[in-house]
Amino acid sequence: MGAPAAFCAPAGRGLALRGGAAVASATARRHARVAAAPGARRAPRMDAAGTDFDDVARRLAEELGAPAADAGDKDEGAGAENVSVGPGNGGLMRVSMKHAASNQEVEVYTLGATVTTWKARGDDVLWVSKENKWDGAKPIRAGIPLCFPQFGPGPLAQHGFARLATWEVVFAGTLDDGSVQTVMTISDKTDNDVIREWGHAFTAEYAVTLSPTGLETSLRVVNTGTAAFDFTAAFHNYFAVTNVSEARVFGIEGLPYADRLNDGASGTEAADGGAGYLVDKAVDKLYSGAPEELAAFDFGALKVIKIKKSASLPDATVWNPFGEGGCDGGWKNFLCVEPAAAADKVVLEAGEEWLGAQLLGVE
Ligand SMILES: O=P(O)(O)OC[C@H]1O[C@@H](O)[C@H](O)[C@@H](O)[C@@H]1O
Repeated sequence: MGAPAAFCAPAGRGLALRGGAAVASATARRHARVAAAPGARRAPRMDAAGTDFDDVARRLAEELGAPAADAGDKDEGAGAENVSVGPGNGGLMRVSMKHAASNQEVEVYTLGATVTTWKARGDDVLWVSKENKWDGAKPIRAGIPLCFPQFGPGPLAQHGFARLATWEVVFAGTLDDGSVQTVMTISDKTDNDVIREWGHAFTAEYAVTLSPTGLETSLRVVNTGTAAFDFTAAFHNYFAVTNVSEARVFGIEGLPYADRLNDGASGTEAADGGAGYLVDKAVDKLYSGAPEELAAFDFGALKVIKIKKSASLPDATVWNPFGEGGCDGGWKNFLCVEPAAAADKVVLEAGEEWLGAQLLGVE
């Protein structure tokens, strides 16, 4: 899989929340789908369960007939029963989507465009902190906080403004292939102090899509100004695990890393003999050149969470504080594996765009 160059998501039907159906369709088309990207390169020894979720799911969908939305009716609003927009926790605005054929559900808050819940086969794959106040004052610690235009500490607020800003929903509905999708956007026009502080002209679009192959999140950044800017970014996945001390990460052995718990000291991850990296102490490492596919294994639930990422996200962080100090009382029940473009800054010249995407699957 290279950078997802082909914008192959079909036009959709659903709630066009700004600018009518034309906006909705055009927006949906612009987002690449990792699942559909041609020429995917297989990473060796990544597949902890010995099967390829993506291929199996796609093949079955083809054989059994894609669980598409009602094919005949193309009116705007058809398929909207899969999607609702309204107040969630604390009255914060939320998009809720269902992909009934594959028994998946997802919720995305406009605060930070944060995916907070992804239910697959009845279980929530993502972790939600019980300490969230849902008052809009702080980023939501749950699911998939979006880190942009700064991953980690730096001149801006920790992890940038994306998770602090309120995003505008520009599409929420069912695509012609039966996938359900919401697209949210922010730009330099968005009312947010940290965005003003950054000072660059940009738009960012974030697409969240449920399909038979799983949950896809896709961030598209466009430099709409006349001068170059740079950024770092990450999908800060909080995966729910039965007990983090029995969880393992696959795909990172032998990779170079910067150890954030040790002033960014560089090292190389030890070989794990195929058993995966055991999270038995605090870890906060940024791995460079991470493979296209990673996995987290929850031994307590015998569950494999698979992550497929675009080449434009060459890095990955593994994080768990392994203790309550400075973090969250729920630390035992999450493991963060975060596709990132962070070891080197992404430089966008005037008029250029960048797209980073991940596809999550579970078995
Ligand atoms: O507490 P925050 O700002 O949400 O960040 C949580 C963690 O996020 C991780 O991505 C970082 O690698 C950690 O260093 C950081 O502590």
